[in-house]
Amino acid sequence: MRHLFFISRGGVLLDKLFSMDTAPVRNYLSSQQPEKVVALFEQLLMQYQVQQARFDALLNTVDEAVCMIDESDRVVVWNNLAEHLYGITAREIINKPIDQFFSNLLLTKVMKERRTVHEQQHTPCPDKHVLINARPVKLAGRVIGGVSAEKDITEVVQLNEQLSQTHEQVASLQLELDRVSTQSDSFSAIYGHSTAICEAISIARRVAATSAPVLLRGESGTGKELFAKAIHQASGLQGPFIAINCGAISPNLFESELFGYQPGAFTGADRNGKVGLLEQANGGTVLLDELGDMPREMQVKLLRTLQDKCFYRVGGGKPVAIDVRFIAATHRNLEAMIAQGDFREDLYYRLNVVSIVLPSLRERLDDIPELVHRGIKYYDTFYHKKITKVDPELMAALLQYSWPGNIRELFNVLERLVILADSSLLTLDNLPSTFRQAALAGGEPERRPQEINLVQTTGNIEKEMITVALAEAQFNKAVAAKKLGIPRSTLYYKMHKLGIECQ
Ligand SMILES: Nc1ncnc2c1ncn2[C@@H]1O[C@H](COP(=O)(O)OP(=O)(O)OP(=O)(O)O)[C@@H](O)[C@H]1O
Repeated sequence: MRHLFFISRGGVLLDKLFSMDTAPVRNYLSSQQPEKVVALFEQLLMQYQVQQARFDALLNTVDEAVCMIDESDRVVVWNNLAEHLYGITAREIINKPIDQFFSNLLLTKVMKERRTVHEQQHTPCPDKHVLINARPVKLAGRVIGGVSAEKDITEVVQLNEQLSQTHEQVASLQLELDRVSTQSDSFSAIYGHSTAICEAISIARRVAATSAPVLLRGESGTGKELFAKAIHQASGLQGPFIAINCGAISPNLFESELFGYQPGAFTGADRNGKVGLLEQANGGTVLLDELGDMPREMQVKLLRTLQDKCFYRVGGGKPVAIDVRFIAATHRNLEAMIAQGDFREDLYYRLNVVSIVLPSLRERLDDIPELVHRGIKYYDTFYHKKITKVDPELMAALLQYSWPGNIRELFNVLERLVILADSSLLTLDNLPSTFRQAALAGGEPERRPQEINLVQTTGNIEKEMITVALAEAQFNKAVAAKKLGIPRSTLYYKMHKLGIECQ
């Protein structure tokens, strides 16, 4: 019983000792028999050894290099991982001033400034990078040393350095690749990877190698002129590319613009005469843009030029031979114009040897993120901004809008967004408010249809598709049905129902 009491008194004593409250200890010891004092010290020694064993086990179990210094910066603890990390054994470093071994010391600083650091990146010597936790060791409010635990991140830091070097190399290679491929691939200026645009590019590539006329169809801003230029470039023709906007030339000037005129051909004409656009394009490509707007009397003259590969200047009696590749472009329904007598069927067949339908942005939503990023990159460089991010809400709004003006309209909106941006993040805030509301409602600004009659709209679309397929199939119903992916009987039924006549 007495013995147990003694142990418990001894436990209290130990607490007192560790708290440095030594007066009660001294009082207690001086009142005891010497053999009791000896027993007490044996017990203390035992407890010390237990603590030391636990401490050693802990030190060499943690996954960090642990170092402890005393108040005069001498190393008092140095675990196995520290030996391994720095290649310095405990025998070499213990009791030596730590600054004999390291040039850049955070631990002594932490101790002197009485602060703690948590997971700070630190470079104690030139070839080592660590994440360090460190704090002062205090006893009764006095700093008696410092302790640090360090995780080796040298490999991570080196890999990261290599990664950023590689990233830079990849970026410069990418730029070089873009430069080379822009030079070598005429179609590289056409952005987008949706199935619809890839199909259009694939047809354009194949037809570019021939001299066949091409008819490019698609809404305004879908890239008809861009395709025409790419086809010209890919064709390898040495002559120039000349675009003629058939809707922009006044009908009475059309002939002289296209074919040129002889000196003194008409009043007000240049005395020296004039070389027409067709002649200027000799050896190259002519784009007849907005073909549907060509005056009807010009259509017949153009047809003759296409057939005979020569023409007459206004007022001239001598045929001028030309070797020109013709590409026509239109957003209009030429078949309906033929039906109404506004466009010559024979010219239509001459120019429509291969037709390429360019998809609207609505039909290739997949391409919008790519176009947005490319557009922003272009305007960002042009206006010297530093846009790095697009708010997902903005992207969602751009995806929901119906883009009646297609890529031209998209690029206009992007240009505005970049100009007005006042941070590196492009947000909805910079969209015109009319657009924002319409986009979030999924329509066009101020152009949302008031009422949509589904049956009528579907009928109109079906009618247009069937008319186009028939014309492309040269009115062969079996071929047209195949193009449309429907049985011939369904085609007959729909033609009857929609009132489509066929020769
Ligand atoms: N796929 C595309 N990739 C990159 N830019 C494009 C693409 N399509 C169109 N653009 C750009 O959009 C703008 C309009 O293109 P383009 O003039 O070729 O269209 P269009 O169909 O001829 O229009 P319109 O019928 O109104 O004359 C141009 O700035 C063009 O560079």
